[in-house]
Amino acid sequence: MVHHQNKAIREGDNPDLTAERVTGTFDTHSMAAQIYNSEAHARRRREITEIIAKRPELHDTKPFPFMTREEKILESSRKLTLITKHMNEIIEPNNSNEMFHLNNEVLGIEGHPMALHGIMFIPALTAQASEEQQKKWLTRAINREIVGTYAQTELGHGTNLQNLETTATYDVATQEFVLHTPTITGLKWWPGNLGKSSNYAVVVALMFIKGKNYGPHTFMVPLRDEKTHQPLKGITIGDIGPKIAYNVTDNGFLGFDHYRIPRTNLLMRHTRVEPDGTYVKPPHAKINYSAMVHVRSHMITGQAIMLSYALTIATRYSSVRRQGQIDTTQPEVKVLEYQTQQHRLFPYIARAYAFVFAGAETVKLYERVLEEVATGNVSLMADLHALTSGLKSVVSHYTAQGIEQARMACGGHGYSQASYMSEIFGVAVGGCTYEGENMVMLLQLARYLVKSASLVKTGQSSKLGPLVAYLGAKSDSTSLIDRTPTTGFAEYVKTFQHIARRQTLKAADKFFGLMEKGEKRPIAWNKSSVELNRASRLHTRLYIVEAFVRRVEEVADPRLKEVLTDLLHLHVNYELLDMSTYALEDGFVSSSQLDYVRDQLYFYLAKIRPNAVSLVDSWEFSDQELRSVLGRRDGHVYENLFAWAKASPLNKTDVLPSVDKYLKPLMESARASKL
Ligand SMILES: CC(C)(COP(=O)(O)OP(=O)(O)OC[C@H]1O[C@@H](n2cnc3c(N)ncnc32)[C@H](O)[C@@H]1OP(=O)(O)O)[C@@H](O)C(=O)NCCC(=O)NCCSC(=O)/C=C/CC(=O)O
Ligand SMILES: Cc1cc2nc3c(=O)[nH]c(=O)nc-3n(C[C@H](O)[C@H](O)[C@H](O)COP(=O)(O)OP(=O)(O)OC[C@H]3O[C@@H](n4cnc5c(N)ncnc54)[C@H](O)[C@@H]3O)c2cc1C
Repeated sequence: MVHHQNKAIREGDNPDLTAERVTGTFDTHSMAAQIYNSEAHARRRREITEIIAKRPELHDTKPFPFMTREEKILESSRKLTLITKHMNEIIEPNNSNEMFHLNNEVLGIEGHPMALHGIMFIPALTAQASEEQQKKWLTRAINREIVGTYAQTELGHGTNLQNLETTATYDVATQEFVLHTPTITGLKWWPGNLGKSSNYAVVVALMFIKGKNYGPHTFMVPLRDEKTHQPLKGITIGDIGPKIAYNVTDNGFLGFDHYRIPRTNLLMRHTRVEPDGTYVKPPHAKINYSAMVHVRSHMITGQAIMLSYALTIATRYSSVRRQGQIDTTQPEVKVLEYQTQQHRLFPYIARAYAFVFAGAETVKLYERVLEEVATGNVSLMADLHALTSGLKSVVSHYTAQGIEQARMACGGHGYSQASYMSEIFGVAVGGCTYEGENMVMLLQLARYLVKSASLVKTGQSSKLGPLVAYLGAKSDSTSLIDRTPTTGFAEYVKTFQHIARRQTLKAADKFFGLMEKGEKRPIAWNKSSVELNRASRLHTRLYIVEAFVRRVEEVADPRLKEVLTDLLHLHVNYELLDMSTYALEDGFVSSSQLDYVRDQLYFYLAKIRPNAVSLVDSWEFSDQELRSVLGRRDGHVYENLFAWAKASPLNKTDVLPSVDKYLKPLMESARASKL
C-alpha cells in the first residue's frame, strides 16, 4: 500500500480527485495541526469525527434543504439532547474547541436551541457574575439545568447602546430592579434562542438609581417557568420569524411590563449596587461589554472555517468538473486548470489560512485579557477591543465575498442547495452585522488609530503600543519590492506598513484639520469617517499579513513551510494588487513594480495548483460537516446530485396536487377554448 502525503485518499474515489491528492507535496495531517493550532487538537478532531461516523443516531435524517424550519428545530433538538447526554463519551469535558467541532459535525452551522447559551450566556456569567452569583447560576448553566441567551439589541436600537430603551430602575424600598419596555421599539429583538428555547437571559438595560441614568448594565433575568417553560408574568416573548439563513436558531423578541428582579440579579463581579442604592463603579467603563468581545475574538476562526467550507466544496468540485478545452487537441479540462478559476479560489484559500492564524492570536490575547481583568488589570482592554473590532469587520467581509466567489466558481450547481453554498453564505454574512455592524466596528478601531496618530504627531511615538508601533516609524522613500529575494517578506510588510501609516495619518489630518477649521468633533468625525474606515481596514490587513508571516516563520517541517510560503507569497501579492491605488498614489510603489507583483501572483497561482486540493483537504472537514453534494470527499458528484434531486419532496409523487388543482384545469380550458 502506498502512503500518500494527502490522508484523504481512499480506494474507489473519483480518479480525477485522487490524481489531485497524489500530487500534494505535504502531509495533510501535519497541515491540520497548523490550522487547528496543535497536533493534539487536530488529532482529537479526527477522533471525534470517527466516533460520530459510527453513531448513525447523530447523523442528519435527511438533507437540511428538504426540511421545514420546524422539522430542522425538532431534528436539532433531538441531536442536541443526544450529544448532551453522551458528551463525555465523545469529547473531553469542558473543552470548548472539541465542543465547537462536535457541534459543527452533528448540529451544523444553521444553529441549535442552545447556540447562544454557549457563545454568550455562559461567557457573560463567567466574566461578569460575582463568585456568589456564579455558584448560583453558572454551574446550573454549565449542567444545562437552565438555558440562557444574551438579550441586548432592541427593535429600535442595536449599535447605539447608550440609547437602549429597556430600563432597570432600582426600587430601594423592595431592593429590586424593575425592568420595563416603554415602547414597541424598546422590545429586545434578535437575541438568538430567545424566542422559544431560553428560560433565562443576560439582559442589557439602562440602569436608573434615584433618577440617575448609569448607562447599560447586565442583569440575570428569568424569563420562563423552569417546569412548564411558560413565559413568566410580565414577560412578552416570541420568535422574530425566518431569516436569510441560520433558521434553526430561534432569534426572538422580548418585552417587560414592570417586571421585578432582586437587586442581586445585577451581574456584580466588577460593578455593584448596594441595598441603599449606592453605586460602585467598575474598573473600566466598558467592562460589561465582555460577552461581545468574547464572540468577536472567537468569530475570526469561525469565519475562516466557513470560508474554508466553501473553498473545499469549490476546489474539490473544480477538480472533477470538466468543461471546455485549453488545448483543442486535448480532452476537456478540469475547470481548475483555468487561470481565472485559480484566481477566483486560490487567493481566498490563502486568506482563509491567514484568517485562521490571525484568529488563533486573537483568542490567545482574549484569554490573557480575561485573566488580567479578573485580577483587576484592565490595561489591555482597549488594545483587544481595537484589534477585534477591526478583525471581525475585515474577516467577515472577505469571508462573505470569498464564499460568493466559491459559489460562482461552481457554475449552475453552485446555485443548487445541494452545494449548501447559500446556507454557508447566509450564516457567514450574518457576521458582518452581529457583534457590531462592520462600519461601526471599523470606526471603533479608527478611534484607537486616531489617538495613536496624535501621539505620532506630537512626538510621542515611544508611547505607541506594539500593535501600532509602525505608525511612528519613518518610511523609506520607495518600496524595494522587486529587489527582494523571492523568499523574503520584509519588503512587503514594509510596504503594507507604509500604506496603512500613510492612510491613518492622512485620515487623522483630515479629522483634526476639520476641527481646526471650527467643526465640532462629532461633525468632523462623521465627515472623515470613510477615510478613517479605510485606515482601519488597511491597518487590519497589515495585521493579518504579519500574523501569517509570524506563523510561517515558526513552522519547522520543510514541506509545510514550502507550501505555506507559497501561499503567503500569493497572499501578499494579491493583497498588494488589491490595494494598489494606495500604493501608487504617493509613488511608493511604481507601476513597473506592480507588474512584478502581478507576475509573482500568476507564478504562485501556478505553483500552488498541484497542492490546491491538499490545501483544502487539510481542514479535514467530514462529509457530514460540509453537508454538500458538490464538496463530497470521494468526488462522486454527478450520481449523488441525481440521487439528491430524486429525494426532493417534490418527487414523492409524479403529479403534484397543485397540478391537479390548477395547472390541469388551466391547460384543459385552454385546449377546450381552442376547439
Ligand atoms: C459602538 C460601541 C462600542 C459604542 O459603545 P458606547 O458605550 O456608546 O461607547 P462610547 O462612545 O461611550 O465610548 C467609546 C469608547 O469606549 C471604548 N470601548 C467600547 N467598547 C469597548 C470594549 N469592549 N472594550 C474596551 N473599550 C471599549 C472605545 O474604544 C472608546 O474608547 P475611547 O478611548 O476612544 O473613548 C457599542 O455601542 C457597541 O459595541 N455596539 C455594537 C453592538 C453590538 O456589538 N451588539 C452585539 C449584540 S450580541 C450579538 O450580536 C450576538 C450575536 C450572536 C452570535 O454571535 O452568534
Ligand atoms: C444573525 C444575527 C444574530 C444576532 N444575535 C443577537 C443576539 O444574540 N443578541 C443581541 O442582543 N443581538 C443580536 N443581534 C443583533 C445585532 O447585534 C445587531 O443587529 C447589530 O449589532 C447591528 O445593530 P443594528 O441592527 O442596530 O444596526 P444599525 O445600527 O441600525 O445599522 C444600520 C446602518 O447604520 C449604520 N450605522 C449605525 N450607527 C452608526 C454610526 N455610529 N456611525 C456610522 N454608521 C452607523 C451601520 O453601519 C449600518 O449601515 C443579531 C443579529 C443578527 C443578524
